[in-house]
Amino acid sequence: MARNLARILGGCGSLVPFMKTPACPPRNSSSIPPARTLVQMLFSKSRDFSLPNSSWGEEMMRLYEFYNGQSDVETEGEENQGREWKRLPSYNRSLKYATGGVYLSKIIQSKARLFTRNIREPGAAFEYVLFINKEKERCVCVFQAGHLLEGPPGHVHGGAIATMIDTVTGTHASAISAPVMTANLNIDYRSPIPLGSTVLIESTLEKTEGRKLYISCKVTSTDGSKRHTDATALFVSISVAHLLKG
Ligand SMILES: CCCCCCCCCCCCCCCC(=O)SCCNC(=O)CCNC(=O)[C@H](O)C(C)(C)COP(=O)(O)OP(=O)(O)OC[C@H]1O[C@@H](n2cnc3c(N)ncnc32)[C@H](O)[C@@H]1OP(=O)(O)O
Repeated sequence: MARNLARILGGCGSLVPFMKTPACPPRNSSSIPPARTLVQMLFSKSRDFSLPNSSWGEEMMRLYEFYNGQSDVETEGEENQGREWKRLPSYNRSLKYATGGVYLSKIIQSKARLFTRNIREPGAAFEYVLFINKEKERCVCVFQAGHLLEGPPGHVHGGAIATMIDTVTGTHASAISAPVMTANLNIDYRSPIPLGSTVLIESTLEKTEGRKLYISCKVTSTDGSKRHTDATALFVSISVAHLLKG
């Protein structure tokens, strides 16, 4: 497949107009990478930010392994292994989601990055992994809050908590009915979250009504003994044209 694509690109095939270049630029044009470079760009692996890194603490790792152990592993030809959960991969550019993780956004070299995945230092801000259950009624997120998320001294900023709630409920809604946008988000902050701690963020689909998805969410300590936050969110399914309107 890669060889075929190289041949197509080498011959100014279907992807070239997409790059806003003239229909068939000269071979030495500097505005377009050589075919081999393009093939490398297209088939190189995108970073999946939901996989463990060296900043993940013991509790984050323990919970990741717990849910991952109950999750289907995506292998070619064997999608459903009957386990309860599925880990949702996480990239730093929206277009990677739109293409299933491959690789449109490498061609459109946009500077836009997903808000929660744009800090380079591992562990400094949002470290998280999301799992969704088979029926797509529930999501669970294991979230480790880094030192750049401080609000009140030693505790996580309320805006950072809201960001994570929007991310979890929004990813949940997207998995059911992409694309969606948040129309309404209500949050009750019940007890502060210590900076550096790992918490669970769980979302539940309450109901759908036409284009509307109602999702509830709670943030708790990992043993469930402390309720940090409660939230409800409304997502509305949109057309891609809605995003282009601005
Ligand atoms: C496989 C896995 C994939 C994973 C993939 C992951 C992707 C990577 C993950 C990142 C996850 C981040 C998730 C962030 C998500 C954002 O942060 S989105 C950004 C913040 N939100 C916005 O900017 C939205 C701004 N608002 C709007 O654009 C528009 O108002 C909306 C929300 C799209 C609705 O507009 P509309 O499409 O014209 O719809 P409209 O007719 O006004 O309303 C539709 C219905 O919703 C109701 N409604 C609308 N707004 C409201 C409201 N505020 N309150 C109550 N009802 C409302 C209306 O009354 C109406 O009800 P019905 O009459 O149908 O009963």
